[in-house]
Amino acid sequence: MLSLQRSSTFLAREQRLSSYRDLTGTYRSKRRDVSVSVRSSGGGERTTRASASASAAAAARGIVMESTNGSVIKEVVDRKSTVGGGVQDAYGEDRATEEQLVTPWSVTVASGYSLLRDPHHNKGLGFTEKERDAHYLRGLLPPVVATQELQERKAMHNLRQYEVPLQRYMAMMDLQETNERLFYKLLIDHVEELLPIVYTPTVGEACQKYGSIFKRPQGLYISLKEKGKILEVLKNWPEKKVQVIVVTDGERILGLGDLGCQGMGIPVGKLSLYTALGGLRPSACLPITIDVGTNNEKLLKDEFYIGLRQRRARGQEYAELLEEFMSAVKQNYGEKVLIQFEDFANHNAFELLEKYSKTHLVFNDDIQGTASVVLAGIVAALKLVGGSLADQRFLFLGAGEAGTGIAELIALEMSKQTNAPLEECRKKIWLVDSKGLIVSSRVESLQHFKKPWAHEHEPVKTLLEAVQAIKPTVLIGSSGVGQTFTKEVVETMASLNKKPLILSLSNPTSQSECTAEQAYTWSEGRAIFASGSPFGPVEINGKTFLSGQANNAYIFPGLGLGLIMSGAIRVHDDMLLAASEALASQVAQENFDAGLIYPPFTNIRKISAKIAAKVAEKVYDLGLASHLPRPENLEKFAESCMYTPIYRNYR
Ligand SMILES: O=C([O-])CC(=O)C(=O)O
Ligand SMILES: [Mg+2]
Repeated sequence: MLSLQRSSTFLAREQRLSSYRDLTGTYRSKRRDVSVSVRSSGGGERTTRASASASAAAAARGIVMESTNGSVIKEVVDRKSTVGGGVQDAYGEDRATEEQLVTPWSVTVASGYSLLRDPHHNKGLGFTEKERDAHYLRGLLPPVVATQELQERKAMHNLRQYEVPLQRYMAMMDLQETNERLFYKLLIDHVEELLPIVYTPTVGEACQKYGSIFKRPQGLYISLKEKGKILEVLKNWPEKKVQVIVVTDGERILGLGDLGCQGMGIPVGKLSLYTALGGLRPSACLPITIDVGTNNEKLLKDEFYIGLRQRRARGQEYAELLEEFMSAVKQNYGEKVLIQFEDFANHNAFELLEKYSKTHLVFNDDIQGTASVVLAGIVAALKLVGGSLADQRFLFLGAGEAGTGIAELIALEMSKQTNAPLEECRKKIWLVDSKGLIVSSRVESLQHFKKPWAHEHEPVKTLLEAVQAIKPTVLIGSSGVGQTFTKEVVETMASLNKKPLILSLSNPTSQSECTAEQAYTWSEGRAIFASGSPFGPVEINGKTFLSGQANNAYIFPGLGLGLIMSGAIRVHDDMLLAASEALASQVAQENFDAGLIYPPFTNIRKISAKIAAKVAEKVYDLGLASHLPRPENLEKFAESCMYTPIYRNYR
C-alpha cells in the first residue's frame, strides 16, 4: 500500500476541499493501492483509498478518491477558468475554487455505473472506446459508439413522435436529468422549435400538473418548515459556484395565478434559458421555490399536490422568511450572485424589489425584464409606424408588474430622448385596470405602484371606451386575462391608426389578450403585432403574416451574462435601457420587411452576447463592476464566456 505524504499546508487545504459526506463517513475501495489520510471539515481523521490509476493524478493535482464500488472519483484541481475564477475538474467542467467550497460537500465526479447516471457527465452512447476503458464503462453500454450529432438526431426524432406538448416537455426534462449536454445541444440547435416546450406556453401546463408529472426533484425547495435553517438548506445544494438564482413563491405563475409550490417549473425553465440562450454554465444556475402555502383551493385539495397544504403566510411571517433567505444567499454565495425574482404576486414583487435592490444584485424579470423587451420592440416598431417615442400615445390593459414596469421604462427613455421631465413623459401613458381607466379621481384608493399613472381625465369604465377616449397608437396587454382585446377594441385601434401597434403580452397562449390571427384579421392586416407566447404564421386572403414574441427571454439571459461577467454588484435602470437598445438594434431590415419588430430566436446567442456587452459597458461606466480590469472587447469576451454543450473528452 502506497501512502501519500502530505504537508501540513496540504492537509489544511484538504480540510476545506476534500471532505465528502457519505453515510458512514469513510471511503473504501475494492481496488486497493492508495491510502490517503485526510481530515473532514468536521475535523475528524478519515482514511481514503484511491485506485492506483488515480494516484498519479492525486499526487500531481490534489486528491482522488473512490467509493466502495469504485464508482466515485473525487478530484481537486487548480486550473483557472475564464468566468468568475472557477476551476475545471477532470472532465473539463468549471468548478468552484477552494475559497468557494464553503460547505461540507465538495466536488465529486463519477465513473462506471454512476457516471452513466450522472446527468452532468453522462454521454450515453457517446463515450469513446478509450473513455469506456478509463472510466469502468466496459459492458455497461452496447458496443456502438455514437456521435453527439447522431444522438441529437435520434432525440429530436423521438421527441417529434409525441404529439402532445406536455409529453414533449416531460421527454425534455428526462433528457435534462439523464444527459445534460445533449439536452442543451438540442435546445440551442432547435431553439425556435423547443422554446415553446421547455418555456411558455407548455411550462405553464407543466406547472399546473407538476404534482402528477413530478418524478425527480429539480431545484431547491425552501418552505416555512425550513425557517431558521435556510443557510443549511442552501448548503445541501451540490453546486457551490452558483452565479444566478431564479426564485419564485409561485403566487402568480404566468397568467395562471397561484400555483404554490408547483411554480418550480418556472425557475427551472428560466434557468435552462440562461444556459441555452445566455451561455451560463448549468452548474452556475440554481432554481428556487419558496413555499409559504397556497390559496389555490383546487391544489389544497389535490392529493398529488407537492407543497405545504396551508393558506399563504403573509405579513411578518412572509417578510421574515424572505429576509432570512436573502441574507443566507448572500452569506453562502457572496454579493455577486444574481437573484432574479420571478412570478411573485404584485404586492410582494414591488416590495421585494424595492427593498433588496439596495443591498443585493437583484432584478424582477416581470417588472424590469418585460419592460426592457417591450421597450426594444416599440423602439424597433417606430421604423414601421413612424414618429418618435414621444409622438406615441400608449394605453395598457393591466396595471400590475409588467404594465407599470413597461410604462415607467418607456417614460424614462422618452425623458432621456427629449430632456422633458419624467412626470411630463408619464402623461403620454395611460393604464386601465379591472376598475377602468386609472384617473386622478381614483388616486386615494390606488395601490402605490399605480399612483404615478393617475392622470386628469373623467372616469372611463371599459377598455373599449378608453381606446375611444385616449386614441392610443400603441395598445399593450399585460392583464393576464385572455381574449380581452375584443374585435371592437382591435377595430377601433385600426380605425384610429394606419399601423396600430398591438402587443398581447400575457402568458401562456390561453391568457393572450388576442391571437395573432384575430389581430391581423380584425385590423385587415394592418396591425403590427407581437405576443408574450408564440403564435405561428397566419394566412389571410392568401397573404402570410408573421408575428414576433415579445417575451423577456430575449433580455434576461444576456442581461444576466453582462452582470455576471462584469462582476456587477447592483442593477441600475440604465442597464435595462442598454439591454433594450442592444436588442432593438438587432432587428434586421428583412425582419422589418416581414412586419417583425424582434429578431428571430435562432440568433439568440449572438444577440445575448451583444446585450451582455452593452450591459457590462454600463456596469463599468457606472463604477458598479468588480471584475477588473475591464476587457477591451466586451462582446468577444461575452462570447468567450459562453457555455457550449459539445461533449468534453474525458481524461
Ligand atoms: O415566462 C414568460 O414567458 C414571461 C414571463 O415572465 C411571465 O409571463 O411571467
Ligand atoms: Mg414571469
